Parts: sequence; C-alpha cells; structure tokens
Amino acid sequence: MSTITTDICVIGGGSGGLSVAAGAVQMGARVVLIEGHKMGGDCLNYGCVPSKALLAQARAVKARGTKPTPNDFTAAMAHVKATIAAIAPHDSVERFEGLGVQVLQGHARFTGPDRAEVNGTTVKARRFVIATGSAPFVPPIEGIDSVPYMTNETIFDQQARPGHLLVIGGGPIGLEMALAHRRLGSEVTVIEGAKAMGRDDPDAAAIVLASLRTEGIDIVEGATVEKLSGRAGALEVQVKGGTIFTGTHLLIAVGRKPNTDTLGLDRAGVKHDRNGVTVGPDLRSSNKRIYAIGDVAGKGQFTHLAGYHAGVIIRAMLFGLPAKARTDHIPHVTYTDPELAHVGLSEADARKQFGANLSVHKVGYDQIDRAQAEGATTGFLKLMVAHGRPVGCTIVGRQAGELIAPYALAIANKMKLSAIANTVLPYPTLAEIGKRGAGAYFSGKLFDNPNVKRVVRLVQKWLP
Ligand SMILES: Cc1cc2nc3c(=O)[nH]c(=O)nc-3n(C[C@H](O)[C@H](O)[C@H](O)COP(=O)(O)OP(=O)(O)OC[C@H]3O[C@@H](n4cnc5c(N)ncnc54)[C@H](O)[C@@H]3O)c2cc1C
Ligand SMILES: NC(=O)c1ccc[n+]([C@@H]2O[C@H](COP(=O)([O-])OP(=O)(O)OC[C@H]3O[C@@H](n4cnc5c(N)ncnc54)[C@H](O)[C@@H]3O)[C@@H](O)[C@H]2O)c1
Repeated sequence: MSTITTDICVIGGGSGGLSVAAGAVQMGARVVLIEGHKMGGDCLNYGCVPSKALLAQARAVKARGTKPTPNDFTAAMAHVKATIAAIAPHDSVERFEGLGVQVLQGHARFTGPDRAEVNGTTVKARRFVIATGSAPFVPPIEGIDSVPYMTNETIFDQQARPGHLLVIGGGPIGLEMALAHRRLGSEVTVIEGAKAMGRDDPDAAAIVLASLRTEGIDIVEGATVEKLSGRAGALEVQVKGGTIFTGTHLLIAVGRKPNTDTLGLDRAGVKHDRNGVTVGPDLRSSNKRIYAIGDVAGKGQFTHLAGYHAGVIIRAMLFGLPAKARTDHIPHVTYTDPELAHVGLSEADARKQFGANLSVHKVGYDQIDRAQAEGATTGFLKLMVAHGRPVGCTIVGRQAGELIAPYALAIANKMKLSAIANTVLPYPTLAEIGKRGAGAYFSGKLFDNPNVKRVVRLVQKWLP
C-alpha cells in the first residue's frame, strides 16, 4: 500500500471538483484529484452538455419546417457525442496532469478523518473536498424492476428514435427531454405527480407548459405513478385513480440522490443525510478539514453553483480567509422553448420578506420592438424591487437564459436598479426588456408623482 501526502485531495472530477483542482494547483497548492468514472462528471457526460446539444438539434429540425425523420434522431445523437468529444479535452486527465494535478482514477472512500483510499493507495491530505455529485433517484414504484427504463445516464445512448416516450417527472430534466424528443418526431407524454415546473414562478411556468402542449406534448399533472408494467416497446404506466398511459420507452426524471453511499463518510466523522453531506454556509462538514461542494452538498443542483462553491472554498483553503457561500444570487434556467430564467427571490418570497416595501413590475415581450420583429412576443419579464434594488427577476421568453444576465450581475453585487436604468442598450435588442423592467419602476416614481409635476411647473415659470 503506497501513501501520497498532499495539501488538498478532491474526490470527484465533475463541475465542482475540476474547478477546485484547477484553481488550487495554479495558485501553488499540491492537489490530488480522484475520479471514479468519467472526467467532467454529470454535466459533460450525462447532463447539461448532451441535453443542450440534443435540444439544439431538435430546434434546428423544427426550424426546418419539414416532418422529422428517424435519421434526424440519429444525426442528433451523433451531434450529442461530437459535442461531448469537443469539450472533453478541457476536462481530461491529460489537461489536469499538465496543470500539475496528480490524477488518480478509481473510486475513493475515507478510511479515517484525514485519509482516503483508492485502488490500494492511501491519500493523506490537509484538506479534502467531497465533490461526488448526484445520481438519478429511481423511486420504488411497483414494477420498476421488471420494466426497461432510461435515466439521464442512458437516454443519450439511444440509437433509434422512440415511438412514444413516457416521461415520469415534469421538472427540468423531464421537460427538456420531452421537448427534444417531440421536436425530433416522438410522441411524448409527461406524467407529473404534482405540478410541472412546480418550483418556478407559476405565471412563467404556465407559459412554458402551454407552449409545450401546443407542440403536441401531453403533460398530465397531479398524476402520481403507482405501477409500471409491460416490456420494451409496449410499456404501461398506471397512475393513482387507475388511468393507464402506454408508450414504447420510459424516462425516469423525478429528482436526484447525492453520491454519498460508498464514501465511508462515517469513518471520517462526516455527517450526512438524504440530502447529502451536511455543511454550513462555509461548506465545511462536521469534520472541519473536509468540505463538500456541488450537488452532494444538498444546496442545489447546477453546474454554475458547483463552480461558485469551488471559488468560495479555494479562498478558505488556500488563504485561510473566512468564506461563506451565498444562496440569494444563484440563477437558474430551464432550456425549454420559451426558456424560463430566474434569479433572486420569487415574487411570493419577496412579498413575504419585504411586504409593503416591495414593488413588482411586469413587461411583456410584445412591448419590445425586436421581439415583434422576430415574431417572439410570447413571454414576460417580472421584476421584484425593494428599497431601490432588484431582489428577484423572472424572465420567460426567447433567450431568457441570456437576458437574465444583467439581473444576475445586479443581484450578486447588490447594485441599485438605477445602474440598469442608466445603461444605454443597443436598439433593437431583446435585452431592452431588462431595461424596460427598470424603467417601469422609475416611471411610476417620476410620471405619477405630483411633487415632480409641481417642481417642473415652477422651474418652467422661472426658466428664461
Ligand atoms: C440531464 C441533466 C441536465 C442538466 N442540465 C443542467 C444545465 O443545463 N445547467 C446546469 O447548471 N446544471 C444542469 N444539470 C445539473 C449539473 O449537471 C450538476 O449540477 C453538476 O454536474 C454538479 O456538479 P458536481 O461537481 O457536483 O457533480 P458531477 O459533475 O456529477 O461530478 C461528480 C463526479 O464525482 C465522481 N465520483 C462520485 N463518487 C466518487 C468516488 N467515491 N470516488 C471518485 N469519484 C467519484 C463521479 O464519477 C463524477 O464524475 C443537469 C443535470 C442533468 C442530469
Ligand atoms: N436547465 C438546468 O439547469 C437543469 C436541467 C436539468 C436538470 N437540472 C438539475 O437537475 C435537477 C434534477 O432534475 P429533475 O427534473 O430530475 O428533478 P426535479 O426534482 O427538479 O423534478 C422532478 C419532478 O418529478 C416529480 N415527481 C417526483 N416523483 C414523482 C412520481 N413518483 N410520479 C410523478 N412525478 C414525480 C416532482 O413533483 C417534480 O416535479 C434539477 O432540480 C436541476 O437542479 C438542471
């Protein structure tokens, strides 16, 4: 048994772990990175990258305007593989070794509070970072073991287009995959136990769901799945109340479970529960030398969140500076058509927190000249403002994921709304919707204000 001694040992080479490893080694720390499967983790191999590549191909097929063919599906899957291959070198063992990281390939588990073991090698480190991500949660539905089903880990391996895809779960994974498959020519039924896009602004979610339904996706809400049966090509999903949905393929997309089971956390004195490793705002676990970041830290499941966590703990580990992870400025986007983007407080939470000090402003895409020119008038921006600062923003509509950026900047930096109102934007752009939101706040204050009117009248009397 050999032993490696290092400053920082990162377990998991996905979005979070790779960011820590690259940042820490380039600032002079000795870093060991242990990856048990594929470098790049879920985002590159089974998540963000393949899903957005598939959606891009599906959008192109829809824009073409002719009936999708089986070949379109095969070509789309080839594009998914090519996209992963194009990005993979950036996350590769070779690149990280080139940066000076010692990469060990194998499944790590803790053997003590300051050490972990991988393939017979012990790694002793001053600090550990658990960045092991999450895996699809497969619920214990009756019949689950006897039917073939896909998760995000297998759906991108499909060679042939499914005739009729049944999707259990109307969250971001379920809806993004539903849209991609529908546009590539499959029949699609989404079966959601509660409310689809249930964590998003209800007005915005309603617009997305209406649009998906218009494209021919059957979205059934309030339908808890009770039983699965059938075989490949002829599957049945029975929901509470007895209704049965039939299809050829099945995707399970009902949430995630943290990858903690085989890590030996108890040996390291690291507390954990079903949400993942228990951490404070400083992302430290109950063993102060061990941090957890990204999906496994149970604070949200986004690549940019894992990357943000990485930056926070690098400050603490390398410079001994106090560092806390904020939660109020993390945006999220669901890449449906239209897209739904959000940052900061929801309208409901903002009303609870700020009461009468909150004002809410809504601007429709139809008020934006570029949206009119593009025929993209569906959607709106909703802005929550308190004490002159934006505290939340939801955008649903074309390119909402891009358009949320100025509000992500403003909320992250606690900027005043005047910074957005004072910015001159090129005309005609969709980005004007953000400035119109700010304008809606100020115009009420300026145009409906009797004091302003009085002052203007007075000044006009005296002006030469
Ligand atoms: C279909 C899908 C689409 C998504 N789309 C988006 C999106 O558009 N935008 C977005 O922001 N987020 C998206 N996400 C979420 C995003 O993929 C995750 O939030 C992100 O990958 C989390 O990064 P992480 O570093 O925590 O974990 P991961 O990237 O999953 O990395 C964890 C790594 O740890 C390794 N590992 C696990 N256990 C061990 C062990 N014991 N020893 C060694 N290695 C181990 C795993 O093999 C894996 O490589 C999507 C997810 C899915 C499933
Ligand atoms: N665009 C993005 O950023 C993006 C895309 C995909 C995934 N992700 C991340 O991955 C996470 C996981 O995504 P997800 O869609 O799997 O999970 P989710 O938790 O967001 O949504 C799962 C949905 O399944 C429903 N559900 C649960 N059990 C059910 C049952 N038995 N029958 C029917 N419906 C049931 C829930 O009510 C919920 O609406 C997301 O929350 C997100 O953080 C992000």
